[in-house]
Amino acid sequence: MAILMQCRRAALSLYFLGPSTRASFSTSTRWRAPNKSVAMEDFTCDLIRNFSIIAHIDHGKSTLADRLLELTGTIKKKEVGKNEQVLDKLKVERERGITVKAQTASMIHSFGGRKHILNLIDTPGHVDFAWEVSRSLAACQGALLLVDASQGVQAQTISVFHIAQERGLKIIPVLNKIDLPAAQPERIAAQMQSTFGTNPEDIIRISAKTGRGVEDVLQAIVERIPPPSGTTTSPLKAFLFDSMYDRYRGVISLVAIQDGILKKGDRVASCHTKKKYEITDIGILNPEEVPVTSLHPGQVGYIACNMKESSEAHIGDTLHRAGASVDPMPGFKPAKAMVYAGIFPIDTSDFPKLEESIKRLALTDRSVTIQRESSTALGQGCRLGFLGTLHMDVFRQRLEDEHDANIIITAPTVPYKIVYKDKEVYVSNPTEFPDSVDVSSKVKEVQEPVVKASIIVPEEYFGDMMDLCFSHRAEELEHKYLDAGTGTESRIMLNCIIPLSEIVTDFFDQLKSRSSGFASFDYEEAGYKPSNLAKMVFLLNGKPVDALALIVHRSHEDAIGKLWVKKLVKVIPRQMYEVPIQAAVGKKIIARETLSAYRADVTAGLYGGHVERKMKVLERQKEGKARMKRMGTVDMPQEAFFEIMSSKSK
Ligand SMILES: Nc1nc2c(ncn2[C@@H]2O[C@H](COP(=O)(O)OP(=O)(O)OP(=O)(O)O)[C@@H](O)[C@H]2O)c(=O)[nH]1
Repeated sequence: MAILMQCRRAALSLYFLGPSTRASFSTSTRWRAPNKSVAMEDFTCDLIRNFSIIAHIDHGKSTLADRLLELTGTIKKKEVGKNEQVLDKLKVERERGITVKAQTASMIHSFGGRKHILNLIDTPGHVDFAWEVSRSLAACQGALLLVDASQGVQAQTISVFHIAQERGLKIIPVLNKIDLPAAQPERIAAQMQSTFGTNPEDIIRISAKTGRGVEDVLQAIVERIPPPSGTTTSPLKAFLFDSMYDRYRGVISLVAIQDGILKKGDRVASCHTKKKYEITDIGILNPEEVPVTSLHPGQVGYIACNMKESSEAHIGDTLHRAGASVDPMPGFKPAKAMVYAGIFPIDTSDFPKLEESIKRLALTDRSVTIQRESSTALGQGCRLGFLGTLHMDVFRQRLEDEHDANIIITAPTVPYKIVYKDKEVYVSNPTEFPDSVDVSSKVKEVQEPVVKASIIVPEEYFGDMMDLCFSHRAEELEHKYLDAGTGTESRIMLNCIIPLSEIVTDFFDQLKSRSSGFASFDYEEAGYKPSNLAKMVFLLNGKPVDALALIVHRSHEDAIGKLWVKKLVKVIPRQMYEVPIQAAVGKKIIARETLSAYRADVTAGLYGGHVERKMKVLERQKEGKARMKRMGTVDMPQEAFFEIMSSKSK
């Protein structure tokens, strides 16, 4: 169901969604609260709680966040059922109902007669954004583990639970959506007990939609989550866990203060870059910006400090007082691009504008990598690296929404490792992949990235899921029952090692359709494995067309080659001469189709004339065709390319 919902809402015609209207992120969506002031020095560590909500996609994180903001009076109460999702600020997030970029909100709440400050760090739900999840958790001491009472534990519930557990966070289990007729709180509580060892008595049952039970969550946050530790007397240490770009103020960073006090006007330095800055603005997000005079140990807030470039705000960095030196706090692994695609302007003269837009958008999305690329077929463009295909699609939509870009995006590829005798090279662009001649001579081995996948699915779909995995070259399959002994409702968790390239194409769609939407899926990197891969090129009239090259597994080369020449022959317009369309791996032609010529009737005007004359004209026509052929001028309009590229990525 989760995947079904995700796919429906994301309208997963993944790569070619129509452009929608403009929206913007960064500061135009952040606004300053008029006349609010908060005395931060009153909030000592024992009155602070820093927490996150973690869950599988769609289990209700943003809805619960809204209820918490309302209950604490941080935002006005809305009508029940109207889910505005205050923290989902990007247009793409609101449209698709998914959280992409983690947002932070501080709430002030009286408990036991004392005012507490509760810092909620919202996390995204989709597997592609796991990096954002671990980044958010780095600033927390506790997490609400939210599980939908009708769907139960899903693939990502398990992965976020492990991330939180590894970080030593206090986990508060919460069962959401108990208002749904399909809710089975007892059964799901038992499932949480068997999967995570949760004591059923610790589970809070709520409906984030109606607000039922949300008070208990608030109480548990204060009572069960440990306060942060830190002292005002130790040297300043501020952990930088997020940043955004503001057109007027430059980079705005979110920090969690470990020790010491940070004030406006302070001079700080970065452990990572060693650069020095002056704090020009400081405040908390409530959820709007509320300027404060200082931030104290355990507190979370924003700072502006004349950083011009987003790259200066290194996520996981420690800021300290300029001149003093401190041991940096442990950072975390930077995000790594797993899926690459070329982005080209539909109108080639738009490239400078497109490049500028991509760069500006990347300022708010630090996990995207950018490189220039040029293609004879598509002109000048950029090759971008993304965390996954949904991330890629979200970026594309934001380019269209926020920058009015009119683009074409090529089929996604993954980074392959080419092991030469003396070096290793990563290749994500099929045109750079060595020809198979090379593969046999200079190249020792080709490796491809693999992932450890887990699929949770009702037992009745288990066979289909096994077939799906095998047809996508899965290995090391194993499975276990999640609800042992509950008969027909049993669900199975299936784990396997699968090439990343297999899941960036149609895997999600097939998973969804073959399980009637009931399967949930998650994966994590599992390194590289040697693989029998080759570059497949397509030749039009004997000439290779770079933009169409593919990297294929040798076991699939015949099927892919045949499929593609059939597709090409349908979309390429007929020429004045016959055009062979071939798929080749190295020197070997795998498949061939022939596009027949238009036969312009040059003899039509020669009524009854001499046969020899007629033959001569036909001969000349043949010569003309041969010349055209020799020059290799296949007339292929851009639209044909677009059509091919779109079907290539499906
Ligand atoms: N009936 C019912 N629906 C709920 C409840 N909580 C959330 N929903 C609905 O479930 C859907 C998903 O809720 P969200 O809050 O967007 O879920 P999310 O976990 O933030 O989703 P991502 O950010 O994409 O991971 C929305 O349609 C909500 O209205 C609940 O307690 N009861």
